[in-house]
Amino acid sequence: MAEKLVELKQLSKRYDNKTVLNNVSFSVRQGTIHGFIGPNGAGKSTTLNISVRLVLPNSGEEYIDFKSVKNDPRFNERLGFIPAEPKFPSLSVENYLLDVGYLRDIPKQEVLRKLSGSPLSQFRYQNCHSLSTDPSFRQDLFNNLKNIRDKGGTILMSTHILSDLQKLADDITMIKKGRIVYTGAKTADIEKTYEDYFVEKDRKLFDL
Ligand SMILES: Nc1ncnc2c1ncn2[C@@H]1O[C@H](COP(=O)(O)OP(=O)(O)OP(=O)(O)O)[C@@H](O)[C@H]1O
Repeated sequence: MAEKLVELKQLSKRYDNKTVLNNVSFSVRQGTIHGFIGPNGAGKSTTLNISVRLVLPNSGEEYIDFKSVKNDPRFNERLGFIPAEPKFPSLSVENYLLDVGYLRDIPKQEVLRKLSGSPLSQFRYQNCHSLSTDPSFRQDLFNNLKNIRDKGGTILMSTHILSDLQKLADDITMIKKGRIVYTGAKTADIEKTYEDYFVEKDRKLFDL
């Protein structure tokens, strides 16, 4: 069993009087794809934003490699973060990567060299918004995630789509109304676990 690389411990977040995360705890093992799933408004983005410190929690801690990120200002040098909605939708993929490279002091030629050798190069002139909805990009993205995992990288992936996680994930965490309801291996009966928490079984279709 791989070591836990990222550990989120008892994260809570409130906006005004509304608690949106309630003691959220789970860990992500090194060299795995970890799926994070739950319905709209469950708290996935808030958790991921806290994990990269774009949002600060009211309480709780994050550890990377057993080190608290609060005490490690350089913790994000080993992280990449892809938000669900592109932050600069009208930029081309190439220009977006050049801008991000600039912020990280990566020379332009180095960015272009890496881009031309990557499967992303076929999308380089598309804008980020069209890319996020392109089905062939989606398949390429999934293949890339698997490659990254197979080379020892670690991925925490938030989604609403269980079938994507059934194909990709090693472990799964489920969140409902700001609380973790399941965290652990992607077992053979994971669909049933998901349905138990998220599908309203007694809703009557014709009960008008
Ligand atoms: N800045 C904010 N101010 C007030 N409420 C917020 C803020 N950000 C998020 N929320 C609320 O926190 C709750 C969790 O939102 P969050 O975006 O984390 O859920 P989510 O699971 O990512 O949803 P989705 O799948 O729709 O993106 C929601 O009720 C949302 O309205």
